[in-house]
Formats: sequence, C-alpha cells, structure tokens
Amino acid sequence: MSLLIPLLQVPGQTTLAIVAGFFLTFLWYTLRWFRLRRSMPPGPLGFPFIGNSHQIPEIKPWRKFTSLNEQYGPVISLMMGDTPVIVLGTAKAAWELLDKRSDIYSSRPRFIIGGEILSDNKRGLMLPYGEAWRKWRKILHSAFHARRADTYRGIQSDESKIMMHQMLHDPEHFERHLQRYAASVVTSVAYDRRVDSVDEWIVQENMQAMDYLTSVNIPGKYIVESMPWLLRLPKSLQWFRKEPEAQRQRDVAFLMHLYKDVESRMKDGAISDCMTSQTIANREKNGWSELDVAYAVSTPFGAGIETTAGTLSIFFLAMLHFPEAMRKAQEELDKVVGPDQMPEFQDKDRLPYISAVINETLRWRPVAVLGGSPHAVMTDDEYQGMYIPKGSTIFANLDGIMQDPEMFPSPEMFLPERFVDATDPRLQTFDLPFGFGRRICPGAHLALNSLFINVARILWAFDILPEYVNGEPILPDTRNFTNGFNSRPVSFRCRVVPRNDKVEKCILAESEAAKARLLVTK
Ligand code: HEM
Repeated sequence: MSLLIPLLQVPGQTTLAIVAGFFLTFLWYTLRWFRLRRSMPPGPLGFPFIGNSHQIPEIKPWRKFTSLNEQYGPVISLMMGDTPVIVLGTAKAAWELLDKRSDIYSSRPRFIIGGEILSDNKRGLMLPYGEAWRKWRKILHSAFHARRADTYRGIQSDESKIMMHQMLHDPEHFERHLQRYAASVVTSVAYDRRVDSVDEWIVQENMQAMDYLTSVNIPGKYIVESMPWLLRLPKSLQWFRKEPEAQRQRDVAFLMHLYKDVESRMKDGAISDCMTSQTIANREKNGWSELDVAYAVSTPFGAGIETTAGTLSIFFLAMLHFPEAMRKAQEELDKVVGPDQMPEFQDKDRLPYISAVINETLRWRPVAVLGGSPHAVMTDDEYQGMYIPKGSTIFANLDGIMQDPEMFPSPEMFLPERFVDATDPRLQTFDLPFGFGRRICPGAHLALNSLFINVARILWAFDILPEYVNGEPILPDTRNFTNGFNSRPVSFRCRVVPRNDKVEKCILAESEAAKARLLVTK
C-alpha cells in the first residue's frame, strides 16, 4: 500500500500516462505473444507470462507430453514462462532436427538450479554447446570410444561373474546386485577403485547426489527456470538457492576426496591407468582447475550407474511379463553356448536373439525417458512450415517415441523379433535410446557391453519367475516407475531360480577366479 501512495499523489495527467504506459506494454507483450504462439508448432495455447507452466505436472511430465503428441501431432510446442518448448514425439522428427541439423540443435537449455546453482557450470552434461563443452566431451570420448570401451571388457566380465555369484546366493536382492555391478564398473574405469557393496560410502554419496540432481531437473518444478529474472532479486531473497547450495558443498567435498585419493596413489605409484590419472596427467596442459577435473571424471559415475542398472531392472520386469521371449533366448543360449561354460563377449555375434532382447528392453521402457537431457536450438529455425524460435528447449520424448505404433507395431508388447527381422538400418543399429546428434551418449559402447554380458549370463543361468500368493502369480505393474530424468521400475519382487546344477557349479568356479583376478579380499 505504501508503495502506491506516491503514485496517487502525482498530478492526474502523469498518473494517467503511467497507467496507459503499463496498459500499452501489456497489450504489446500479449499481441507479440499470440503472434509467436500462432507461428510455432501446434499445442495447448496457455497464457501470456506463465505459458503452459501450470499444465505440466511435476510428476512424470513425459506422460503429459506423450498425450499432447497424440492430440496435436509429432511436433508440438508449449511455453514454460517465456521459454518456448518443443516436444518431439516421433523418431523421424527427432532425427530430422537433432541429428540432421545437429549444428544448431546441440546446445542445452539453461539449467538454473541443476547446472548453475547446484553444479557451478561444471557438469558438462548440462553445459551449452561451445568450447567448455567440447573440451569436456573430448575427455569422455577418449575414455569411452568404441575401441577403448572394448578394453574394459575384462573388468566387465569379472564384475559380472561376481554379480552372478551374488544373484545365486541372494536372489531376493537382485536389484542391489545389478547396481553394485554398474557402480563397480564405472568406479574401476574412472578411479581404479572397485566397490564390493552398494552400501559403501562412495556409492551412497553418489546416489544421493544423483537423486538430488535428477529431482531438481524436472521441467516445471522451479519457477525460476521459467522466470530467470528472479535471479536479479537480492540473493537473500532467492528462496530457491538454499538447498542446492548446501548440496553443492557436499558434492564438492565428495568429488575432491575421490580426486585427491587418485592423486596420492599416483604419487605412491600404487594405481593402474584410469580416466582420472590420465586427466590429472594432462590437467595443466589443458588449463583445468582441480575442481574442473574432479567434476569431469565423475561424469560416468553420475551418468552410468542408474542408466545401466535401471535398464537391467527393466529387463527383469520384461522377462516376468513376457516369459516366451525368455524361453526363446534360453533356447538360443543352450544351442550356442551350452550349460558347461558361461557366455563370453566373443559369443556375441552368434547370439542375435540376445542382442534383440537388449534392444527391445531399451525400447519397451527407455530408462532415459525424456531423451536423457533436453537439447536447445541455437538459432531461429523452421520445420515443415512451423517456426522454432532460437533458445527453444527441445525434448525428444522417448516415452512416446518408443511407443509409436507406426515404427513399433503393438508397442506395449515385448517383441525382440522386431529387431531380429529388421531391414531398417536404424533398427539394425539401434542407437535411438542413446540420444541424438553431437550430444549422443558417449557411454553407449560401455553400456551395451554391460547389457550384453549380464543379460546373456543371467538368461543362461536363471529363470526369472513371478512370486505366488495363494496360488496366484504376483506380477509387478509395468508402468510403476520412478520419477526423474532416469526412470526405472519401482523396486519389485521376483524369483531368480538356477536352471540346473551345472550352471551353479560354473558360477562358483568362475566367480572365484574373477575374485582372484580382481583381488577381492572378502
Ligand atoms: C543403458 C545405459 C545408458 C543409456 C540408455 C543412456 C542414454 C543417454 C541419453 C538418451 C543421453 C542424452 C543424449 C542427448 O542429449 O541426445 C545420454 C547422455 C549422456 N550419457 Fe548416457 N546412457 C547410458 C549409459 C551411460 C554410461 C555408462 C555413461 C558413462 C560412461 C554415460 C554417459 C553419458 C554422458 C556423459 C551424457 C551427456 C553427453 C553430452 O551432454 O554431451 N551414459 N545418455
């Protein structure tokens, strides 16, 4: 009220001029807004200033995106406050824009909470396209390109043998064993440091950090993402900063601890070559601070555990619901490998149905449900007569894309056959689950190797069966998934039963040998 008093005291004409000024500005903004919305791809109109923010749920927004794509078409638009958002609902649209026009579609939107406040612009996954991102991406590429990724097969095979042993003795906690496997592979590759249990401090601390990061990166969750002008308020009034800033301090302490540990083992000559030791060796040449390196080398730790373990959980869920696919895969394994030895990487080319099961798992319920991380377009663009403004956030909504009945008939069914018989080259090399263009997942080779060795061995050794209550099978809901950018099944129960005595003996012998190679003391 006190703010209004001076306004009421100015002479009548001045007051009128101010009110008219406000009104004209409002009218200009609103007309411009409607003109913009008309030229953009179809979608719910929303309101000036707030756009469609109120229509996008905080919980699993991809469901809403999928239904909007069904209603308005494969390319739709929304406004999150002042930021245009484009949602791509078919692979064709995503390939045409994000792959073919990757020179302008390879940036990221501003992640005010997750990228700037929480991560101080040090997590490359959220960096805009440019020099800093390129430098970061080079480190990832040199550690994970196809030939380099194959050098980690020994670690992956041994960790998978240990996982099989845990699965045999403690089948109830199958999800924990999958997570331990995925965690130990990335910590070995990144820090030359394996993990024996998901309860270990470094796994728990990383999970906490990643859960927090994915929980803040949900579109619509923070008003400041669509109204960045709130950052101009005095810091003490920016109520949204407190929590992410506290988490940042915790993240920095954790990542620097891992960095310093590698550095001191390098000084003692007590470390094998790993991603961190190599990056530290080149740190000064690249002009990187210790903290820059600590964040960069933690990338696989952040991006490679939930995605890999989550996809393997999805595989278990699919096997429960589609036992005929499991039987067919087991027939192939029995014919090609037999019960006396475990499948190995060199069997891969002779196991096409296993490869098809993996592709179908990645399709049926993609863990990176919104395409991993959204892209942003760097210049104004036009697609099929529709205007896509510079700075638009672009979601490749894998939830909807993978359920497109034109590309994947009977999309709710788990049908590996669609990949076995595929003539379309984009299904033969199925990289759709790993994203697009210059931002495509750099860990895809490592991930596919992990998926192959574990899916092949699990199906070779075990039947995955439902639990029974009062003679009735209990099947977990196929849509009960977690929230967040990586969405995996909410923990469920099943029986993991060895198929015969021979596989049990083989697992015991192979896991002992693997432990000896990895110097596991427990
Ligand atoms: C089944 C496992 C995995 C799936 C389904 C997956 C999927 C994805 C997807 C969809 C993206 C977004 C790409 C885009 O923006 O267009 C992505 C990005 C990324 N992934 Fe993966 N990923 C997996 C495993 C891994 C692993 C094991 C690593 C690390 C070694 C990794 C590291 C990354 C990084 C660093 C990015 C960001 C790339 C950038 O912004 O330039 N991912 N992933």
